[in-house]
Amino acid sequence: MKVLVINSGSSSIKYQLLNMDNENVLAKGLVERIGIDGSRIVHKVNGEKNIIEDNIPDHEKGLKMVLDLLVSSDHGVLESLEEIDAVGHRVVHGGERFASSVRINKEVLDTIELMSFLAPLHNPANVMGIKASMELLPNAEQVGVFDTSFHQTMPQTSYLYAIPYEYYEKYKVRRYGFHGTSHRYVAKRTAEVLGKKPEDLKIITCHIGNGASVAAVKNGKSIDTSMGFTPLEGLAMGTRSGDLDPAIIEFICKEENITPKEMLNILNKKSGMLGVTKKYSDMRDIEDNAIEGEKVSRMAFDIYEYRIAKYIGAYAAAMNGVDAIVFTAGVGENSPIMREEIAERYLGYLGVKIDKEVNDFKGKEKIISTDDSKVKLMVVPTNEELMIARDTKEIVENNLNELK
Ligand SMILES: Nc1ncnc2c1ncn2[C@@H]1O[C@H](COP(=O)(O)OP(=O)(O)O)[C@@H](O)[C@H]1O
Ligand SMILES: CC(=O)OP(=O)(O)O
Ligand SMILES: [Mg+2]
Repeated sequence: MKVLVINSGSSSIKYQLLNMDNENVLAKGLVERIGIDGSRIVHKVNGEKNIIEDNIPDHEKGLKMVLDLLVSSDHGVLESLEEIDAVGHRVVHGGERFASSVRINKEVLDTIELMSFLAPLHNPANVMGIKASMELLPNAEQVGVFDTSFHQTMPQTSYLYAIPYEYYEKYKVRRYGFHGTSHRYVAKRTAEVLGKKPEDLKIITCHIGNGASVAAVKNGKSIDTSMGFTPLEGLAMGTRSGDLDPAIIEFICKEENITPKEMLNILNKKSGMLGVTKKYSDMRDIEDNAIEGEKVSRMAFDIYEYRIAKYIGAYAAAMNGVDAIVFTAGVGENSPIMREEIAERYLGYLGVKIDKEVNDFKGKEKIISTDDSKVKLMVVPTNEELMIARDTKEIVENNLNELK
């Protein structure tokens, strides 16, 4: 079975075509800068990279170009698009309606569209991707895999905010949590690497990239996570503030004469690392400049790692213990310094000991703690696309509407 995985962002589409008979990746790539100058596709087949620069005004055009590439004579891997049996879509916000992956029909699509007000940066792009794919691949099955699903196991103690209960009853204001597909994959892989059953483990997964969140996974289930009602809460991120005193919003609105909507846009797009440094949102820039001694970058780096350490401490308490702490995503997989500083500065009291020599690598799956460390410290590169493809295959093969 051939499955195309689509992860539509606000200005990008990440894609992977997999042969699910052996989980081989046939082609993968990224459409970036959709709707702005310099739009292009980076398309990879057999490790060979092809860059196609073109005007890509919207997601439909982007997806159409990807499909053309998949059957093209020079970079193609398919004879015909009819070979694609199913398309798996990443959907960021599934609210309380979707506790697992689901076959997409008109009703499901309408519900995802209704959920857009909860994830304005992400859901509208996901909807665009689904619509374009339904139109361009009418014979393929469409499946939605939600960032929120894995966290639907959280108890009320974790997901209720201490605000009037009627806001939950009336408007479903609660913690949802995101990056669930990644936390689920990483926790499952951690148990496999450690040769244990997920039911016997307390794991803290740190998905730290541009968007970033930490999750507490106890006995294979998410029991708490740092993102909340929207992907704005929790860690300090590339451009997102993470936790802050809500009173700041009204204060700044009054002082700067701006609306709450404008303020939220600032908290989502102009805060975090970008806000603190005034210039960089990418941790590579911040890390390089911090190493060279630039004070503001050193401070931003410290804030990013301190917030992660605080959540690790909180979740060790939430689970009354921890067996493994795992790093993943852009920063977690590729920044040995970030991992080393978090371990050395903040995790000693838990009996965590990092092996600095072993830790000196990027992008691999490895245990990075010493043999006598009380808690395993690990790096597990995430693979959201593989999880999406597996769910898609399961739903289509077994003719299910929803995974249980
Ligand atoms: N070598 C590296 N050192 C530090 N940070 C890195 C490195 N490589 C990538 N990153 C960080 O990873 C981030 C992207 O992570 P990713 O998980 O792809 O984020 P997202 O999916 O939220 O866009 C980049 O913004 C960059 O800051
Ligand atoms: C939910 C979320 O923050 O996703 P991303 O990290 O892809 O922005
Ligand atoms: Mg991501």
